[in-house]
Amino acid sequence: MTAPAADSPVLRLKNVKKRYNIGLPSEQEVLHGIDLSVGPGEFLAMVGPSGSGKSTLLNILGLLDQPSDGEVFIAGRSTRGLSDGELSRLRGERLGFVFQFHHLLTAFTALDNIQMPCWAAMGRRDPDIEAHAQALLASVGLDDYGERKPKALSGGQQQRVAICRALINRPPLVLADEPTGNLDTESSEQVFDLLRRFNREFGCAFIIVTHDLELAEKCDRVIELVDGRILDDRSGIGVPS
Ligand SMILES: Nc1ncnc2c1ncn2[C@@H]1O[C@H](COP(=O)(O)OP(=O)(O)OP(=O)(O)O)[C@@H](O)[C@H]1O
Repeated sequence: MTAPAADSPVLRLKNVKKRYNIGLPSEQEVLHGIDLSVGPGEFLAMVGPSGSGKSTLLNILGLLDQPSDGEVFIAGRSTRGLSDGELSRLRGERLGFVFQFHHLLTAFTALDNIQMPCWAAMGRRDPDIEAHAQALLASVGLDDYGERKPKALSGGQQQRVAICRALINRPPLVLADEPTGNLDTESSEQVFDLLRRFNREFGCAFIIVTHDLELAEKCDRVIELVDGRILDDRSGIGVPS
């Protein structure tokens, strides 16, 4: 795999279109030529009404789905034509994921869940990784919770563990799909502050899909998707002065 250029955007989309075949005589196009570039360390919110194409776009950004047309570049490298194995390796190396429903594995402890992306990459447990996972847990205020299984944690605590899991490999880009959508106001603010803190401490870029406009405005950049097109791309109030 070629090394990324230092000044490349972490992600670039060139004229990305997505069509679904839903049994109609013609396919339905739901993304109509999206151009987007996200630089290192950007903290970006994606908003838009239900059905505007946010999840479809996020799946393409996360290399979980392919565009019907156009191209996705990760760290300056085109992903077109990559095999499933190459896509999976690129995802593991360069992307972190946080979902609305944390998707922690219920049979494993919090500490094990955090280390899982590393086990997948290395094929084994590693004491250094365990120490790193423990340090991450401590940094989110959960140092005594490592041996608990997800069911013995609150929703906000589970989401904090899921964020540690997304960050364990220090990916240059984290994709967060409604990370606060399932939480009460206080836990929601804690989780958002955590994403912002990791953005500043580790310098990883974030794309946060959210329906919460107040939260979106606290990001540095807000992208508004309407009917499969970027209608607006503006600075939020969180933009550093
Ligand atoms: N697998 C699929 N097959 C066919 N159509 C789909 C599929 N997934 C999404 N769509 C359609 O694509 C459009 C965009 O859907 P998408 O889920 O991306 O929107 P969204 O902005 O994420 O919505 P929400 O905020 O409600 O999650 C919708 O019209 C939806 O019906």
